[in-house]
Amino acid sequence: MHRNPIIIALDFVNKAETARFLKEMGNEKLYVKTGMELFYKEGPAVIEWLKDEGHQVFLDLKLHDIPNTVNRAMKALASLQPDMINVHAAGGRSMMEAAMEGLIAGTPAGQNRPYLIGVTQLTSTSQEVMNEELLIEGSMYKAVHHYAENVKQSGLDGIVCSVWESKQIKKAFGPDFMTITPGIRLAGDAALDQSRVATPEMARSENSTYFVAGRSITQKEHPLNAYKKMQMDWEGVKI
Ligand SMILES: O=C(O)c1cc(=O)[nH]c(=O)n1[C@@H]1O[C@H](COP(=O)(O)O)[C@@H](O)[C@H]1O
Repeated sequence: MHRNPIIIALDFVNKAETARFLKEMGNEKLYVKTGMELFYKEGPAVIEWLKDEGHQVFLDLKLHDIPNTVNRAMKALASLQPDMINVHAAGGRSMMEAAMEGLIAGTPAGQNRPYLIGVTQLTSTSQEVMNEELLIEGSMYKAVHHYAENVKQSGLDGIVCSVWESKQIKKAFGPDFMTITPGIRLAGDAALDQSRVATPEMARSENSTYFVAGRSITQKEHPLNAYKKMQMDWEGVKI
């Protein structure tokens, strides 16, 4: 299987740092993620630039507000034509439905609507923190499943969760319901602020649709090598 499952998190301070990184990645056409750090600094032009360079773009702003605000924000963001965009599922079903309506309304005629994904429990959240600090009872899987149910009922395309919930989610909601799994590390790399981490190989065996990798690639001296290692690990090639 040779589809590209890797979304690279471009968590850089500005466009110049991002351009430097992309140059080191050679001429690879990538699936990249623009999060709050880069988008808030550089604005919508950064999406246009990345798309012009031939990359696919996941715009990760994790919208979470009242339905009307999210609807109108989504409408504005849809005009940038990212390939994927997300909201926090914790905003509830009305908010997610409003997000989808905004996305559809804002997508230029004749263009594909971006995939809309609901974030369930952040991969930095441990079960202990979820239970004791956030006061969400039960297992991590139970919470992710419950949020996923709301996401699916709201007509979204899938969820962000960790690798460790992915297989069961696919079993419960069907193979077309996307699981996007951050918290990916090459064996031996530090988890840093993430709690629910896994390797690319585990992401594949747990049926992640896409996995998100940031620092395990971007902070390496040779990021292209790390990216290729991740691809090989996912394909089961022993490295
Ligand atoms: O929506 C996301 O992309 C996301 C959700 C989540 O639960 N956990 C998570 O880490 N992310 C993002 O995925 C990336 C992970 O980065 P690294 O920990 O450096 O690999 C960051 O850009 C996060 O914003």
